[in-house]
Amino acid sequence: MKRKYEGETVDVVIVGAGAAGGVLAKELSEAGMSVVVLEAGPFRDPQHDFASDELAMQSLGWQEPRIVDGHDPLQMGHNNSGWGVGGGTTHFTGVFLRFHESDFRTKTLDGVGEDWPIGYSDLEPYYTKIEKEIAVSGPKHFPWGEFHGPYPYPERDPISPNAQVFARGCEKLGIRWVVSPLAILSAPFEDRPPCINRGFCNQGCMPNAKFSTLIVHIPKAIEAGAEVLPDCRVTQVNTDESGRATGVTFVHNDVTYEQRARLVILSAYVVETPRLLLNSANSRFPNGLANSSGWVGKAFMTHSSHDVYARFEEEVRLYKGTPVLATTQDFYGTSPERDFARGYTLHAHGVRPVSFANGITQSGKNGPIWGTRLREVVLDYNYFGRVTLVGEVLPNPDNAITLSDEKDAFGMPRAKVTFSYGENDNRLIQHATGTMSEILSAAGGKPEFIVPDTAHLMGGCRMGNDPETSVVNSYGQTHDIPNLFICDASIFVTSGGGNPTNTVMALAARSADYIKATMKRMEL
Ligand SMILES: Cc1cc2nc3c(=O)[nH]c(=O)nc-3n(C[C@H](O)[C@H](O)[C@H](O)COP(=O)(O)OP(=O)(O)OC[C@H]3O[C@@H](n4cnc5c(N)ncnc54)[C@H](O)[C@@H]3O)c2cc1C
Repeated sequence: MKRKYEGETVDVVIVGAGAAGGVLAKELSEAGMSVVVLEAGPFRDPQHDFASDELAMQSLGWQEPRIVDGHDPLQMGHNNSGWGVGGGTTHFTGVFLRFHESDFRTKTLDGVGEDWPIGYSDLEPYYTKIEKEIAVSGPKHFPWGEFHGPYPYPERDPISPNAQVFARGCEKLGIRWVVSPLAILSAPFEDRPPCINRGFCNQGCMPNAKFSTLIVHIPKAIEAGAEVLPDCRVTQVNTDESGRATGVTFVHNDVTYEQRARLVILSAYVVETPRLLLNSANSRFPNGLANSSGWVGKAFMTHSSHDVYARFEEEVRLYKGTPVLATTQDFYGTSPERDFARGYTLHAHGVRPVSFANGITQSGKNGPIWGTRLREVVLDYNYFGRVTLVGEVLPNPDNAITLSDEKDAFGMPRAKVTFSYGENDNRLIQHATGTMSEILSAAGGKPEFIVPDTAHLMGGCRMGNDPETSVVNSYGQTHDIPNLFICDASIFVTSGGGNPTNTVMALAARSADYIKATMKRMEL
């Protein structure tokens, strides 16, 4: 393999070219640092490698087996982890929300979860920067949280039939709704066209109307001199006798290489980052790197993401247009009128036929729906409308990423992902699915199916001020190894009640500023 920095010690090596890795690569290389990005998956060309094909594009997700466990084992794969340059942003839905101030202080405000060591105001300039950088489209006025708009680009228009159904139901019930803020263009930007409503956002956007770091941040990083190496699986973070990180070991086409670096940043997402840290244990760090607290892998979270389907007299055609185009946060955060802490976001959420059928099979109260009954339902696909939940799940240290006894092709122990909902999480789901059914009924539909599902992963290497109960500080710098950083969704402390990627990227931009300001002081 041809390598620009073969045998050299670079300033920074970044593991994972996803949402966070892309931002860091751009920011640090534009600041003049020598940067190498190692990405396990391929470097795709949207026009050649994306297809309007639900099944084929499952390959955009991380498909290697993980062992799942717990009372509510997670379904891994396309639905929660990216694989390839761009990471999860190549096939994410593009909903682009900010967290609210209350998300950072759940313990103080509600007596649940844990407070973050930072607040909304620390991230505010970075949210603004990222939203401008990718021209987020959104409503003129966003009613919830601290940011009320305007967004850099106008809201998407027209909205899909399913979003119209959602709007109608919300209005009948007095629930506020808006056109969703999206990382999808509503007008031309840089060399990218506006969205033409093909609706294949989760299969990779061929025309480049939807943002991903594959098409926005990574090309800018390469232009600034970064080396991005695809198909390179990092298997180990290396340290020296003084306990500092020296670089990483990686495998490309069955050959093992080393990349030395002054600073190592892990941006490999919620399962693979803890897995790498645990797999890098050595005699100096027998419990894994950055794990003196024992918190590596612990308290990872997902969002509860149940779908409610209702049948309508008229056609809705859930495949039409961008999947999410209408949203409410009227149930965000804690309300004294409800029997659970924290809250949720609801989206009108389109779906393509294969996912529709797959979901419906799992929705039966008396076991899976199959055979003739499934066939009847699928024949009526065009008549269904759908609302999807993004529900806050409270952190629980028993929900953990650990190493299993099974090994993968690289000789690394496979990750074991143990997850169970808590009492509060289940109450929230109960309330939310009730609200979703009411919205669909008010719109004239007959709710027929509730499909249990989850979305997004967060936590597992949480940030905090106390090295005994957290893995990194608020900049992602590990408490134990000053030149080892973690910058991805794994540093979340709580999950919030909305989609997380704006926060992932804002945190990465904040870490990049810190690294730029302190690299010299860190004597790296
Ligand atoms: C179907 C789907 C829909 C989504 N929709 C939304 C949405 O609408 N809004 C929203 O806010 N969020 C959404 N998300 C979540 C979003 O994708 C994630 O929050 C985000 O991508 C996380 O960023 P990250 O940088 O932490 O990790 P990723 O973007 O997942 O990047 C991690 C990268 O690291 C690489 N990697 C892992 N291990 C190694 C290794 N050992 N060596 C080298 N490379 C490695 C992976 O291949 C991957 O490319 C969605 C996710 C999915 C899957």
